[in-house]
Amino acid sequence: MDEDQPAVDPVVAETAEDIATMEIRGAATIADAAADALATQADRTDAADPAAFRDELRAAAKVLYETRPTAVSLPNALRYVLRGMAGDTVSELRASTIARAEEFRTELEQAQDQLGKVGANRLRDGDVVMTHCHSTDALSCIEAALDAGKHVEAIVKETRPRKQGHITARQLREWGVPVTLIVDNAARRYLDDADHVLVGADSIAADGGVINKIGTSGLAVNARERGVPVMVAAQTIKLHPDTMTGHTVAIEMRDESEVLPDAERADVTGERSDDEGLVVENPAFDVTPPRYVDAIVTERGQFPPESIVTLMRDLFGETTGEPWEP
Ligand SMILES: O=P(O)(O)OC[C@H]1O[C@H](OP(=O)(O)O)[C@H](O)[C@@H]1O
Repeated sequence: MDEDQPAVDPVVAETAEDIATMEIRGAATIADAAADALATQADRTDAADPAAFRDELRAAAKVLYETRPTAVSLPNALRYVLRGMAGDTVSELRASTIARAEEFRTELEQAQDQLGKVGANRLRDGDVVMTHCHSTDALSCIEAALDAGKHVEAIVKETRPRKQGHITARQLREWGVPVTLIVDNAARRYLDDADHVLVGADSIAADGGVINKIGTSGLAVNARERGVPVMVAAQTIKLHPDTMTGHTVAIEMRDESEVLPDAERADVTGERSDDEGLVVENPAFDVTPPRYVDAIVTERGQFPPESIVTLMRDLFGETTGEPWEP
């Protein structure tokens, strides 16, 4: 952070650290935590005047923004809250910012419930769903199908390197859904048993491309080859406004130790522990082209990927700047 930036509340710094280390993860959960952190900053501020308050909130937004680059729900959340800052006094600004953050968090929850109902309509009684990673939006679709009395089974991909498939499997088992847990490499074999591929998204581009956990694109290509429809569950907060003006979505590269932990390094390097010829890469996300996606399910209904841009224009207008720009 710039040296002339105001200090941020320790809770904001802690939230940022938890997002960066993935203690807090998942695009919607990150957005929720970021909005809550801004509310805390507003609540605890000792800013002397409105200008100082605004500077503090913008500084807090920057600290949160700089944690992970791919999930657009984070800047979209920050922008939403900061645009609600209104008032001529610090106490008015505080109240409006806290209220705006609460509104955001309520709407986020409602959008996920609504999206779940839309997605559940695509699932028939007895369907088998293959999942990748852990997505609360995707799980909302399954939960709504269960609530509607449908029997659903799941094939859950482990999702290396962090194995978030385990979180999905645990949640599904808590709901009583029969789960078959598989390694990622087994996905194509098990697609023959699946009626749907159901994944979430970290960002959706204006051309309908879906940015989601690494491995999603390969899964989608295999699903197309096998004739299994691919459904992406993504609240509109996952729509990436900058892609309307030609920007691409940054793909986060995470630490190589997630792929090759230090304790296992010698298995690969042998005696040469400083082998510079060994490169380990760990991209967290990939882009699934729209032609491999059958439907993007949002709280505003389902869309073929090619038409998502019309929804983006409705929601965002033509363009947007950084979250802290007016
Ligand atoms: O918002 P929800 O649907 O919960 O999650 C959306 C996506 O966020 C996750 O990213 P990460 O695990 O934070 O890297 C996964 O890629 C998941 O599909």
